[in-house]
Amino acid sequence: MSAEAERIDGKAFAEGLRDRVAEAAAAFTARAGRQPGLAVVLVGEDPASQVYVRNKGRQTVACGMASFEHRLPADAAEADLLALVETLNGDPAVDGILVQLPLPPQMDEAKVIAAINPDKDVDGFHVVNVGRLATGLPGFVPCTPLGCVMLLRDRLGSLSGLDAVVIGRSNIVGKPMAQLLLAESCTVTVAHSRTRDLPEVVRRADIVVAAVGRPEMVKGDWLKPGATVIDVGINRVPAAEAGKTRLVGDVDYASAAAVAGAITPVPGGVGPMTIAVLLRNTIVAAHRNEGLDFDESTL
Ligand SMILES: Nc1nc(=O)c2c([nH]1)NC[C@@H]1CN(c3ccc(C(=O)N[C@@H](CCC(=O)O)C(=O)O)cc3)C=[N+]21
Repeated sequence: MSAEAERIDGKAFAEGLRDRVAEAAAAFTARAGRQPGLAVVLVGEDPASQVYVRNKGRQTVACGMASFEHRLPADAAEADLLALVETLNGDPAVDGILVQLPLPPQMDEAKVIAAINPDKDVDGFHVVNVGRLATGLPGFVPCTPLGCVMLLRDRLGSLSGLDAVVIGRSNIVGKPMAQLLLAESCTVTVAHSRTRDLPEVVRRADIVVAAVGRPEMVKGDWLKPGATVIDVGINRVPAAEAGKTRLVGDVDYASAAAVAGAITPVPGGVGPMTIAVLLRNTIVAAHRNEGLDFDESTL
């Protein structure tokens, strides 16, 4: 039927969001007499995590905010991390705290997240923020799903009444994504590994959000023609050239782009939005923590 889907440029959208964050950071600094501050904690030496943490620090500084990086050895005790989180909770220069996940096996992630002051929890992972999202109270929303909704609203305007299928039910993406789409008045289906006839479920959707972690699982013939497809997957797979790898999403881009109306690429889609939204959440945290009024909808 129609031509190739529109490619949703998350990288360009993220750059625009970071520009607005930088403007808001400068205005905050003038009013509060200090920069907004983000603390990132990395436990261990996982190379991919190190790259993400370095990128976060670089972008934080580029936006005119203060970046505090803390590294603990892979064999650190849980008590050491909890003590660090306590220090950051009490530090007035720190507006946002991110503890990079996953944590090593000797640490209980739920316990560590529970130790973060919910008003500094810019990841939106604390149960208080999960509850706020579920009940419609102001709080912090996980960065990846919020970035997905920003891309959807930019492309579609109102999402009201649209059929949305979220594939994946993780606490970090699938569940908060479903909550956000519900708040946008979509009719939401959450599909997962036990869902019967997944292609048939996906075929009903005006909006498909794929967050399962299975490389190129969603095929073009699963899609309703014209659907908007958001690919949250970041999977490293062997490349054609021996010894090399490449990044692919959870959606088979080539076949999906022939049927969809619009689709996010991997890389360059949802990934860059995640970090930009983290900086956005930190600006919001800074204003709330200082008791300064701020129109969050301008970000
Ligand atoms: N507490 C916590 N919060 C997180 O938000 C968090 C975390 N832990 N642990 C790890 C994951 C992963 N994550 C990504 C951020 C940016 C890209 C990103 O920018 N991706 C680029 C490509 C990157 C590449 O080339 O490897 C893209 O998709 O275009 C990807 C993944 C945040 N995470």
